[in-house]
Amino acid sequence: MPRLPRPAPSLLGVIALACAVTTLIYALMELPDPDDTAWSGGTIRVGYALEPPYAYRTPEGTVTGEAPEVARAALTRAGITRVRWVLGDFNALIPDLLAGHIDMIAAGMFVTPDRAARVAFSLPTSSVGQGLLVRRGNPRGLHDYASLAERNEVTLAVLDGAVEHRQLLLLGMPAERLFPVADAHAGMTAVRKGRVDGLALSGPTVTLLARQHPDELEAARPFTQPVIDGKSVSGLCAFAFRKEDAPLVDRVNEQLRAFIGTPEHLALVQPFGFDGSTLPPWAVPDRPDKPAGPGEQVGRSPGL
Ligand SMILES: CC1=N[C@H](C(=O)O)[C@@H](O)CN1
Repeated sequence: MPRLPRPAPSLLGVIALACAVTTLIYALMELPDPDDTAWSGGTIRVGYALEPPYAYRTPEGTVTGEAPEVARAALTRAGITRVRWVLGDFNALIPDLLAGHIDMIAAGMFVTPDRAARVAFSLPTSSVGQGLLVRRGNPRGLHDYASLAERNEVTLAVLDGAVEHRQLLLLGMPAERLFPVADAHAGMTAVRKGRVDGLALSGPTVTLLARQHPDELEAARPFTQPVIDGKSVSGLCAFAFRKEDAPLVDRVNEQLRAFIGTPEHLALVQPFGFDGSTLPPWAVPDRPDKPAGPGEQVGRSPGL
């Protein structure tokens, strides 16, 4: 019987087969598909910690707060619309990022030299101060961090992994009088129940917690912002990425540069208590020392 000639494989068929085989190999090896990167149309995994007003979940399950909303706006403008929100403890966010469990942190994390040695920060998205949550009436008369080293009777809760812990240690407060908690809510509860005298945390969080429990709690007023080595340690909040993901950082920064400080941005963050006074210095219009380019990524928290 005469043999039929074999049909020549079409070029398209060969390409399709090669793609299918590659996808199968990646799936079998559990390697990330090179086309599924955050900045080329895949899903970006964004880590956050529960700390209103920076980040929290609504009763309906939507992740919101100043940091997720600004992140969402910047990512959407960058063409990255598929976001998976990943909840973590504040202290675990950087390890989770470095371990590849998440691709970005949106938690109001302050830029500090220590952190900047490990991760790549975006342009800062806000600038905030510190605070102290105390029981109503401020029975211990707490008005700063600096004097607490001498006050042997005073104990404070601090968020595990947050800058306030380190600041207080640098200001001489003994570790035995500082009680790390996993999240802001646990710190607030410790103050309410009288287990500690105060919760040292960033200003917006303290203000919100005090507002939510006006009968029991208040934000210490007046409050003197901490100064370490002669420098203010107010916080510049930014998004964090793996250092090797510089193209993603550039892409987000490009959008932040055009967005932060616009009326649209201010309207977006206003419900969370942020406004023109919490803009990062680089975004303040007509500031004489406003940097010309994308460079300003160094925080103002010396040695932290
Ligand atoms: C949102 C936040 N930022 C600071 C930090 O980055 O350590 C701390 O104040 C803890 N909470």
